[in-house]
Amino acid sequence: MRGIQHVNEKGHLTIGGVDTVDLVKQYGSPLYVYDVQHIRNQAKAFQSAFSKYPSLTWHVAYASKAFSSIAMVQLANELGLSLDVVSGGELFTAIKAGFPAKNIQFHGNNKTIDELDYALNVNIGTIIIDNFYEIECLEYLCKERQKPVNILLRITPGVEAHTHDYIMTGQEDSKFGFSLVNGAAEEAVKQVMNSAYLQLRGLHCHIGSQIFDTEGFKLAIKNIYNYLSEWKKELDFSCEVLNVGGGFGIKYNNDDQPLPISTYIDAIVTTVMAESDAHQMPIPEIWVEPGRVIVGEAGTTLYKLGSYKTIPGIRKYVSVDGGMADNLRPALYQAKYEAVLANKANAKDTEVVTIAGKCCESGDILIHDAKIPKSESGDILAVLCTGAYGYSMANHYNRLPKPAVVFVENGESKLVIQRETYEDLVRFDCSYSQEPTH
Ligand SMILES: Cc1ncc(COP(=O)(O)O)c(C=O)c1O
Ligand SMILES: N[C@@H](CCCC[NH3+])C(=O)O
Repeated sequence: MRGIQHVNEKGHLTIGGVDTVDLVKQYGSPLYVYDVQHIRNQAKAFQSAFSKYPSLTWHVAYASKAFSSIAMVQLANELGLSLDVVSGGELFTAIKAGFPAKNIQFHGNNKTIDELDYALNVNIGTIIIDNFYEIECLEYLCKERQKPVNILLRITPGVEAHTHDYIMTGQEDSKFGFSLVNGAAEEAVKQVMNSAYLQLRGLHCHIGSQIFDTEGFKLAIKNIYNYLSEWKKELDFSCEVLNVGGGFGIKYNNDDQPLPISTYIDAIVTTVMAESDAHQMPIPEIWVEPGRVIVGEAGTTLYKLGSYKTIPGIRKYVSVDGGMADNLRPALYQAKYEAVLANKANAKDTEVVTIAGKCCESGDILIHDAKIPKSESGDILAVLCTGAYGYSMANHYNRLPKPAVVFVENGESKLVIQRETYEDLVRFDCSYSQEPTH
């Protein structure tokens, strides 16, 4: 769970110098709150880790799938990050936010022709090609325009990161990328090296998410170099850019032991340098694309407690005014979170309760066996570390409107995404009945 919690003289949890109880009064609940200083610190941690290697060219792209909004993309730009997008919608958000297209990388295992077309129209910096169909589509679109585009090839390095099955991506049996082992990656390199339009700058891999050690990164890099060395001899291919993806872990709770950002970067850089040296190749640019570690611990969700149900000898359920619609991760990955009673933040944790969401689904449990102080309806619960894949995976199940998002910093709050209304929920519905609706 994120470091020290700040509590004011009223015994209220504060974030970025702002009283969380006041935030709920002002913006309602549930409410996502981002501590902007924390985001700044994380971006700086990457930049200072890389700056230890002055001869190296590197880029840190914020993986906007973790939390995409106009304000967040603008903040990423202000912090000197590039941007990773995985859909036309994330790209549109970035362009709307004024993010420089040349610093955007476009990912995805099934980019549509329309999405590729859009990316070329805005002069995107790099397209990370995932499969042979995409090579064909992109070649066709570039030829039509008589315009080249920078590309990386996403390869699966055959490494299994020790994480949840649904969020590991670098293993052989994956929907993403070209396999090194079965020869698909080599075939892709040959195809794009023959293209007049697809300018192959290098390779990309991403071994998974919420990773707590450096072994997977090192192994992936070593595997890649074995192939790079062959391709240098056989194909005269030289890799200018090696993008090793994201996946750096964060501390959702005390079971999680992430490494300092500099430890991951040192391991990545020294392995790339050693492998380049061993295979007598120039050191490529190193790109990383963290999402979770940039915004995860910066985010907190504030809820109001509502109903209670005690089953004697079994458990006490306490329900909040949100749930799996604003945080899908516990239901999807059995993800574990911790919580603080925000309006009684100095009180002792004397109760063990199960924090339930309000969706019509027995699996809508945000936290099993949460330790919190004695609470009552109307209290405010802060669920910590919800900044990554919270709002971005929020949904309208049971027609719950999506919560608002605020940024806080230096004692000030700023609304960055408005709360949805019931009207918003039916905005795109069309009437079936002949009678006018109300
Ligand atoms: C290709 C790619 N890059 C970057 C990320 C960001 O990962 P994380 O949020 O774990 O840093 C992901 C998500 O796992 C991804 O699939
Ligand atoms: N959405 C996932 C991670 C997948 C990241 C994208 N490949 C999570 O919440 O942990």
